[in-house]
Amino acid sequence: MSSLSIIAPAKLNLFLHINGRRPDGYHELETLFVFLNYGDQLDFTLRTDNQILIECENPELTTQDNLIFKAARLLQNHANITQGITIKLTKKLPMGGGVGGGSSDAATTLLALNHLWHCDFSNEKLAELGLQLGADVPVFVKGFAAIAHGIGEQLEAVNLAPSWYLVVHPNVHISTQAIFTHPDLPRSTPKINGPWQEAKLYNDCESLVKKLSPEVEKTLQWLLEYAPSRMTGTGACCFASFAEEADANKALNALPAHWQGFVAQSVNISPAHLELNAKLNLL
Ligand SMILES: C[C@](O)(CO)[C@H](O)COP(=O)(O)OP(=O)(O)OC[C@H]1O[C@@H](n2ccc(N)nc2=O)[C@H](O)[C@@H]1O
Ligand SMILES: Nc1ncnc2c1ncn2[C@@H]1O[C@H](COP(=O)(O)OP(=O)(O)OP(=O)(O)O)[C@@H](O)[C@H]1O
Repeated sequence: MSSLSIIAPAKLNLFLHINGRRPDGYHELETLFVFLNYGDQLDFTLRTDNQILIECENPELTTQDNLIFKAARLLQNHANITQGITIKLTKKLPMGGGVGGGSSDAATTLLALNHLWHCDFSNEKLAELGLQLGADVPVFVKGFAAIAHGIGEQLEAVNLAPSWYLVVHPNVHISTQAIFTHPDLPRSTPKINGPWQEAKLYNDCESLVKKLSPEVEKTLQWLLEYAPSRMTGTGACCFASFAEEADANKALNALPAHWQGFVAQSVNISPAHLELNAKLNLL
């Protein structure tokens, strides 16, 4: 196999509780991750030299700062690989939107290159490597919907009924680091005691982000007219959940022109894993 095309799906944090702060600044949290069947597209082509090249319409994403580059370099060094790779990125996910685009791109890169370069590492090992790139990378590498503990890397699988989501990106960028370092962020939500389905669920970042960004507040107010809604991650994207695809699309069609949105279904298994398995079984 010399090439492979795989999706890098979005995630939503259906709730996000912050339980404390570690001495290194990272936060202890409890969050429910689910995947969406919508995401970036990554096309991998093997190279005979050892270069790692990224092609993308957005020149900002072709540099060595891209998590895709960092993931490929990490694996190449870790497994002493002499081959290189050209990766074409078709960016569909809003950047800095809380849907995990960069982390998902990194995870899909680790999963695809593990096969193309014949590294044969377990997903456990890839997740451990991925954690060096970001707290959200392990869940995309493991590929199952989960409640995360720790800084987001300890994963307990869950099985959720599928739902349709309208995800809206107000055209504002929220820095994850700015939220996690803000003095007003609530950091002392108690750990859930008992079944999570019976707990009061919310996103601890939401009220702070709404205060800092009135556009996020307006987005949530708008979505709440249609369905139960919440912010994902540290924002800025907000989502509303619908039982029927048609209702989600009806709301999307009414979306004010200055915001962007998409409709997608939630899934328990990452579409990246489903695509990879389907392609490998074909060969
Ligand atoms: C907010 C979430 O998206 C929820 O899924 C993640 O926890 C963030 O994951 P991520 O973007 O992969 O995070 P990283 O790239 O590792 O870190 C970005 C910034 O968020 C802070 N951060 C991240 C995760 C965490 N549990 N506590 C933190 O305080 C880090 O200190 C850093 O300043
Ligand atoms: N492949 C990538 N795609 C998008 N952003 C990237 C990528 N690699 C690095 N970045 C940088 O990471 C920043 C955050 O991007 P990302 O889209 O992952 O945020 P996010 O959706 O808020 O993620 P999370 O939910 O994990 O916090 C971007 O502003 C960009 O500078």
